[in-house]
Amino acid sequence: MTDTFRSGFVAIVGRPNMGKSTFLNRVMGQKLAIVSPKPQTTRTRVLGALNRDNCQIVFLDTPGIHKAGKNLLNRAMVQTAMQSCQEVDAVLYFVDAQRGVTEGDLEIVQRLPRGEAPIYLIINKVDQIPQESLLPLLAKAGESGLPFDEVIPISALEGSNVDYLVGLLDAKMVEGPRYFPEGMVTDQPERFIAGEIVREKLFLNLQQELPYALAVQVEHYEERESGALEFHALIIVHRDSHKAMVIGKQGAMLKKIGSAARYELERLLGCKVILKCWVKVKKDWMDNRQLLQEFGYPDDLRE
Ligand SMILES: Nc1nc2c(ncn2[C@@H]2O[C@H](COP(=O)(O)OP(=O)(O)OP(=O)(O)O)[C@@H](O)[C@H]2O)c(=O)[nH]1
Repeated sequence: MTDTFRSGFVAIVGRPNMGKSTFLNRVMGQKLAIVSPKPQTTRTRVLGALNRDNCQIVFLDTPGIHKAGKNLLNRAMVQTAMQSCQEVDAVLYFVDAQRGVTEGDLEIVQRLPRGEAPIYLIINKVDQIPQESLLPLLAKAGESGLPFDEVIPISALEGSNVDYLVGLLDAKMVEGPRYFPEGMVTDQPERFIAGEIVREKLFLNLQQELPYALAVQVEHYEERESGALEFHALIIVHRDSHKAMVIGKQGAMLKKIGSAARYELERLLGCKVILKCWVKVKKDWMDNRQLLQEFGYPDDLRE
C-alpha cells in the first residue's frame, strides 16, 4: 500500500439513451443526473466526484451524441459532449446491448478528441439480452476495428459488473490532487439540480416531442429562516399550444409535475422545499444564444 493520492477524470459518452446517466447515479450511489426513457434527457455536463481509498475519480456524464442539425441547443449538447472528452484520463463509450456497436458509434468514436486517454467500450443493459448472446456480442465488438482498450458488459440499472469497472478505473488513476473536497460530490448548485428535477418530471409526464421543446430556468432561490429551500422555476416553451399542454386542464398537469418534483427534491436535499412553477412562451428559445449561455453552454457555440 502506498499513501500517494491518485485522481483523474473519466468522460461518460455515447449516443442518446444508452444509460450513461443511470450509470453515473449508480456509481455515485445517489441521483445526480436525471433519467428518462426518452433519448436526449441530459443536456449539459453533469459531474460526480467519487471518493475511494486514496483515490478520487471524477466522472463527467455528457449529453448523448446525435446528429445535431436541428437547432443551436442540439449542437450545443453535442459540442458539450465532445469537449468533455478533452483532457480526461479515460473515456467510457456506452452502447446498448440490444443494438451493439452501430455505424453511428464507429463514426463518433473516431471523432472523439480524447488524445491519449484509454477508451473502454461499455456494453450496457446486458440484463435485457439472453446470457448466451453476450459472448458473440463481445466478440463482434472486439472486431469493430476500433481501438477499445477493453470491452466491458454491465447493467447500470441492476449494477452488474459496475464494481469491476470502477475498480479498473481506480487502477488507472495517477498521482494527483483531490479535485473536490470529500463532502462535495458534484459541482452543480442546488438551483441547477432543482431545475433538472423539474425537467425530468416534464420528460416523464409529457407526451412525445414536447419535452424537447422546453427548458427550465430557476429564477429565484432562497433559503428560508425555517431551513426550507424555496425555488421559483420558469418552464420555457416555444409555442402557446405547448403552454396549454404543460399547464393541463385547470392546471392539473403543472400541479402534478410540481408536486412530483417537490417530493423528490425534499428527498434529495433533505429539507422542506417550496417549489413554484410558471410557464412562459419564448419563441425559438432553442436558437437563442444568450439564453443557452444562461443555461451554462459555452460562449463559443458553433453555428
Ligand atoms: N434494462 C436496463 N435499462 C437501463 C439500463 N441503464 C439505463 N436504462 C434505461 O435506459 C433509459 C435511458 O437511460 P439514461 O440513463 O437516461 O440514458 P442516457 O444515455 O443518459 O440518455 P441521454 O440523456 O439521452 O444521453 C432509462 O429508461 C433507463 O432506466 C440498464 O442497465 N438496463
